[in-house]
This record gives sequence, structure tokens and C-alpha cells, in this order.
Amino acid sequence: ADQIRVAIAGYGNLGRGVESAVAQNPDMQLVGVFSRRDPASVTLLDSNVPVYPMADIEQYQNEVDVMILCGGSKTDLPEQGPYLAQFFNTVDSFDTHAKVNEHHAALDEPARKSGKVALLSVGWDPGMFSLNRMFGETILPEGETYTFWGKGLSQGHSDAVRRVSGVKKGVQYTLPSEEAIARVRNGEQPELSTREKHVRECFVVLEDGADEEAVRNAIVTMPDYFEPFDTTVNFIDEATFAAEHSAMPHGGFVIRSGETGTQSKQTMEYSLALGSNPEFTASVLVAYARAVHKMASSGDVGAKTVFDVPPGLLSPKSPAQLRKDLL
Ligand SMILES: NC(=O)C1=CN([C@@H]2O[C@H](COP(=O)(O)OP(=O)(O)OC[C@H]3O[C@@H](n4cnc5c(N)ncnc54)[C@H](OP(=O)(O)O)[C@@H]3O)[C@@H](O)[C@H]2O)C=CC1
Ligand SMILES: N[C@@H](C[C@H]1CC(C(=O)O)=NO1)C(=O)O
Repeated sequence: ADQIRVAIAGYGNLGRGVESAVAQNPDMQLVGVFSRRDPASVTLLDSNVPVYPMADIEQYQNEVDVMILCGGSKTDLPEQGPYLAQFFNTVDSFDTHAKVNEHHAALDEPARKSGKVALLSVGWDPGMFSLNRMFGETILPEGETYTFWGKGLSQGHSDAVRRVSGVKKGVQYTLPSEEAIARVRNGEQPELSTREKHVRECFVVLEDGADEEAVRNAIVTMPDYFEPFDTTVNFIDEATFAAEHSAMPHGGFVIRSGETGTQSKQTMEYSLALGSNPEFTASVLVAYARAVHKMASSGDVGAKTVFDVPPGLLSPKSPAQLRKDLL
């Protein structure tokens, strides 16, 4: 069968992850990478894949089955998503939780007009964790659901830090409260505020002449991303940053703690331990790109979330082969 032709819009951590994830899926072909930077300045993992200017992307609509959007959620995807949904079937990793419905609406209109599918908020949270939170509250309607992340590097929060004026380099680590986890794990079903579950720790290299207090304040008061949390900001030099903050591990778990009929205690849990947050997220994006291609090919249109995707479509296996894997 013909390979699914995918392309990457935006080449950062996620873009590199998609490039390597496509290479692990023989039914897919990476036809190109689109960047806002000068293509000559963008070095890919695979030198045989062309880099094109983002400005020319419309010209490639007949060469690409699914465009995988790897821009940042804070400012890139809200602009690139609706624009690209006019020309391509798309998948993005949009993770500004407070604005997901707004993004869904902003994608749905152009996608329906162009007869395309625009799948948003794919990854692990949102994405795989979203599915597992839904399974938990649906299967165990009497109970509580908890999500814990880290300790690890949040790419969405790191991207948001990097967008603050005066920040040259930045990362954000999410640290879960071990006490909160212990209370959940022994079935207390505690009421936990956002602040009681995680703290956020940033490491920043300042642009020359930038003001520490102004940058710290812009980060810790940032709505949605940092304001609801206790956040610390550490200012370090570039050498320390390169030596100590280049890896991007992360992970976490969703747990549903509930009761059934005879008051039996039931617990459902889904956990991830990620050596590379971006490479795992990219692997989820690529699997869902396969599903988007199938949905679009069967005439489906408009904005979708992972809740709208039949799980079997993710697989390169035929329905008959999947049935054989049922048990
Ligand atoms: N749903 C989920 O579970 C997850 C979602 N995410 C989302 O993925 C988003 C992207 O994360 P990530 O890839 O780490 O973000 P990056 O900061 O690495 O990249 C974002 C954009 O910045 C530009 N860029 C990258 N490197 C450079 C550079 N050296 N100089 C100038 N511009 C650069 C690229 O655009 P261009 O090539 O056009 O310049 C790129 O698309 C996050 O904002 C987060 O919201 C991430 C992980 C999990
Ligand atoms: N979207 C997150 C993925 C997880 C990690 C996270 C956090 O640490 O706050 N929230 O969701 C990311 O960008 O890494």
C-alpha cells in the first residue's frame, strides 16, 4: 500500500521527535519539514529530508496527507492550527488546558470549510492521560480521579518560559507532592487543591541586560501556566544550563480510586516513565496521524479530539489482524 505522506510544521524538540518517530513506522514517509527560520539554518536528523520555508507551506497541500504541528501551544498553535487546517489534515499537541474548547472551535470552522480533519491535543497530557481519566470516571462512576506529573520537564511550561521577554533559555520542572501521592495511593480519596499537588521549578538564562525580578514576576504570575502553582525561578549561566538542563525526562500517572456494588475498593492506574518527553509525545502524534489519514480518507471532517478516534485506527494492522490480538 502507498505510504502515508506526513510533514512537520515547526522544528523544535517535538519536530525532531516526529522525525525519528516517522522513521520507526514503515507505512509512513516524511516528505518535508517547514520552519519559520531560514531553511539553511535548520539541521535535521536525516539530511535527505528537505526543509522548506513555512511561508511556502500552502504550495505543498497536494504532497502531504497529514501535517503534524510541532509548534508551541502558548503562541504558535493558536495561530498556525486554524491557518493550516485550511490546507491540510492536521494533528497538534495543544496543551493549554484552559483554552482547549477555544482551540477546538478555532480549528473546526476552517477544517469543515476545507473538508479536512484537525485533531487537537494529542500527546500524553492531554492525550493518553485524557483517555485514561475518561475510562476511570466512566467505569468507576463512584470515586475520585487524580493526575500526578513528574518529577520531570514540562515542554509546554518550558515553551511558555522561553516566550517571556528577557529569557534567553529556559526549562520548567514539575514536582509532585509525595505526601499527596501517598494519601491517594492508600485510598483516602483526599480533596487536593492544584497547589497541594505539584510545585513548579524553572531554570532560566537571561538575555544580556534583562531584569531578574521582571522575568521572575512575568513567569510566576502567568495565567493558566504558573499562577495556580507555587513556582520558583532560578537564574543560571549558559554553561550550567547546557551541562545540567539538556535532558527532557518526564512521566506521571492517572489513578482512579473508587467503589463498586458491594462497596468493593477498585483502583485503575495508567502510568508513564519517559526518558524523553518530546520523543514519546511525538510517537503518540505519529500514531494519531495514521488515524487522521484513515478518518479523512473515509470522508470525516472537522476538529476532533482523542475521544473521537476509534482506537483501532491508530494501528497499522488491519481490523482482522487486530481481532486476532484481542487476547
Ligand atoms: N500534549 C502533550 O502531552 C504534550 C504537548 N507538548 C506541546 O508541544 C509544544 C512544543 O514543544 P517543544 O517542541 O519542546 O517546543 P520548542 O520550543 O522546542 O519548539 C517550538 C517552536 O519553536 C521554534 N524553534 C525551535 N527551536 C528553535 C531555535 N533554536 N531557534 C528558534 N526557534 C526555534 C520552532 O518553530 P520554527 O521551526 O518554525 O522556528 C518550533 O516549532 C509545547 O509547547 C507543548 O505545548 C509537549 C509535550 C507533551
Ligand atoms: N503537556 C505536558 C505534558 C504533561 C506534563 C505536565 C506538567 O508537567 O505540568 N502537564 O502535562 C508537556 O508539555 O510536557
